[in-house]
Amino acid sequence: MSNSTALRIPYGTKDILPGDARLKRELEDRVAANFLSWGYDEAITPTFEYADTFALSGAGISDESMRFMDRNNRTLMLRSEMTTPLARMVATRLKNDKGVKRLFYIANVFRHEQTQAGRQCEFSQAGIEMIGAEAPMADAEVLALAVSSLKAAGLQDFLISVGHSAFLAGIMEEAGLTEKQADFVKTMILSHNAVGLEEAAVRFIPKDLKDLFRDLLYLQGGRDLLDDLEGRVKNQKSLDALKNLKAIYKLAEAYGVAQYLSFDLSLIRNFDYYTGMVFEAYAPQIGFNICGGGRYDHMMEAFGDPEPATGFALGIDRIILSLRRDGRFNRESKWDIYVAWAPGCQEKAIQKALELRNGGKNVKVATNALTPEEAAKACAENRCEAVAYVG
Ligand SMILES: N[C@@H](Cc1c[nH]c[nH+]1)C(=O)O
Repeated sequence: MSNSTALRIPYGTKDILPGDARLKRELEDRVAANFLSWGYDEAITPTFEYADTFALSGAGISDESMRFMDRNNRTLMLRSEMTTPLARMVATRLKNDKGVKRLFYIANVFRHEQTQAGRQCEFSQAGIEMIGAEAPMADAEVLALAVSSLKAAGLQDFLISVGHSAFLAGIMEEAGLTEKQADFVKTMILSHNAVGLEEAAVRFIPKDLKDLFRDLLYLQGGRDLLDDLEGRVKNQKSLDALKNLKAIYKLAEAYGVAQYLSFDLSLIRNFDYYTGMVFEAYAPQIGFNICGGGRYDHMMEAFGDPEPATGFALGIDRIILSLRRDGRFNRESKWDIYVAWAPGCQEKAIQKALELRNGGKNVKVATNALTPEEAAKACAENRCEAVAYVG
């Protein structure tokens, strides 16, 4: 019995108990209503796809991927994120829709992770993808929608770091780095390893770029940072990236969300598919990002239907954890009315409950006859506000 798994749940999964599940649904409903009000339409894709689909999109197959075989020995994969399935769906099923596609999803995704609070192997994402638009107007909309969705989810206190994949790519090219050297630099950035970056600067970065690479962990700041950096790079790719960010920022100001934004030009997201602006949102209660996204202009092409695209996903479980740590996610479920009945009155009780529900009340009905005293006790046990006694 002791090593039986029958009463356990798999590593990295969790039960969401009554009460919490209700709050989670309310939160997701608010986020979904907000997506709808910005013109986004819901799409639902399979929980698993062929692993090839994730290899092709740039999301990647790695040790984190949860894979298994179908009966024909083809490798399937539990979706590790939702951008890939949506891009696959648009490229294959919405090919003839030449307009800008605005889609949203609320879905569970799966990754093998070292678990801790805020990091599980199965978690819920609410996100949007905008496919078919490349202008700064699209990226600004995505940023503004991220802000308004975080607010709709109930968060007030959060910040968004904005970077640009092409800025980093440009300076790596300008420095003439091999793929291996570029990977080394990226790993050092991701692990916040200043010593490693110093080593790179000494070993293989050209003289005029050494200081910029040494500073890679500290390229954070407000709008001024973009002007400063313009003076520090020469390659067109990075300059264009900075120009792009300035244009996006200007529109973010028009949206009234600029106060949530700061720049971090060394921001690297954990997917290879990003090509332009990238961003992550942080809340003070939790050490992981609660939202992430960016532009991915090559994924649709990989699926045979070239189109620019941008989007983001909110980490619902992390948002809930932030709210909980703030003491704002701890309500017990309650119902309005407990219908109790005296012996022989069950039909009348059923009638009463139906009427009350038609009138908009949440109602529980007793399953056996009760005295009025027993009814008061049962009402409390059932977390109902009031008794309707049918006698
Ligand atoms: N799929 C990304 C978020 C994203 C949506 N669109 C672009 N990026 C993630 O899981 O973090």
